[in-house]
Amino acid sequence: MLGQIARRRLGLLLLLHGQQRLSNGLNGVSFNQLLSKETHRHTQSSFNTSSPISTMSLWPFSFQPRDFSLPNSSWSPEMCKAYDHYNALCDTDTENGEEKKRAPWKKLPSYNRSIKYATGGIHLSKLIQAKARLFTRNVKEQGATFEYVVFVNKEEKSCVCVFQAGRLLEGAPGHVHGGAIATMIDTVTGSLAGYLSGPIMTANLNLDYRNPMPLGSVVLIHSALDRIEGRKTFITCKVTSTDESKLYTEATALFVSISVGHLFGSRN
Ligand SMILES: CCCCCCCCCCCC(=O)SCCNC(=O)CCNC(=O)[C@H](O)C(C)(C)COP(=O)(O)OP(=O)(O)OC[C@H]1O[C@@H](n2cnc3c(N)ncnc32)[C@H](O)[C@@H]1OP(=O)(O)O
Repeated sequence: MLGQIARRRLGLLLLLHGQQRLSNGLNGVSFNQLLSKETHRHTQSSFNTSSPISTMSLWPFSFQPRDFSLPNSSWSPEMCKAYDHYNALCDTDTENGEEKKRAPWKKLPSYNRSIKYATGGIHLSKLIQAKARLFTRNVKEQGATFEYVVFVNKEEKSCVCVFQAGRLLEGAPGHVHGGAIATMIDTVTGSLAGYLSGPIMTANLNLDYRNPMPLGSVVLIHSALDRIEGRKTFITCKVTSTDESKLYTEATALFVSISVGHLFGSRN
């Protein structure tokens, strides 16, 4: 079975690269435009060609995955403002004299299943944990837990996540649970490491909580590549208020590149 899987070249690398590919067609669109499109999309069939995601020409399956990092009605004005700010920086082709210039920013889409939407991944999904869902996307009620969107800067090898912490993430009364913050840091630094290095797993995560984060806060999670040494990708991270005046958490993370077989108990 493993041999079959390997031959089919299924893997998380494709997953993450697939995420990049799918992020086309969403850039330069404001929050209100997107919310309007998103609302419209949910009133249509899953084959609706007016969806922003329908611009994916290379998508091999007939169904469309839902991107959970698009604006929804639970997003606060602060969340919408931060989203619009970074979305406006994304890589629409802009005229620059006679040349077209690509911006370095790209929005990563976010699905609630990690393997299913990889190229060919539907087969993997049937083989393992058909009911599995990505931890940060497994609560249906919008705004209750993790609302977030990740923007990658390809040139700077960094990313920014806009994160709104919902009411079900309480730890200390009125404040966000440290585990929820760690989850988001793992997710964001892991997304960047995967974007840069392909299939990875978290080997080490160090956190310093500097200030309590009020429940309902909108924060920025800034991550940047520190260095790559062989299979090891080192990422730094800071969580701040949206105006960056307040520091909530600092972190460093180490990700180790893996083969797909690693997820099936094989080290090769
Ligand atoms: C996706 C959906 C989309 C959405 C995006 C969502 C992204 C979410 C990302 C979340 C990812 C996770 O949470 S993953 C879940 C949590 N992580 C895990 O469960 C990982 C469990 N650990 C392992 O499987 C393994 O220990 C590995 C893969 C980390 C490493 O094992 P290995 O492949 O055998 O490699 P190994 O030889 O041990 O180590 C390779 C090099 O790394 C170093 N190294 C290894 N571990 C450590 C460590 N803890 N601290 C320091 N250094 C370490 C070694 O010294 C060595 O350095 P040198 O000698 O070469 O110098």
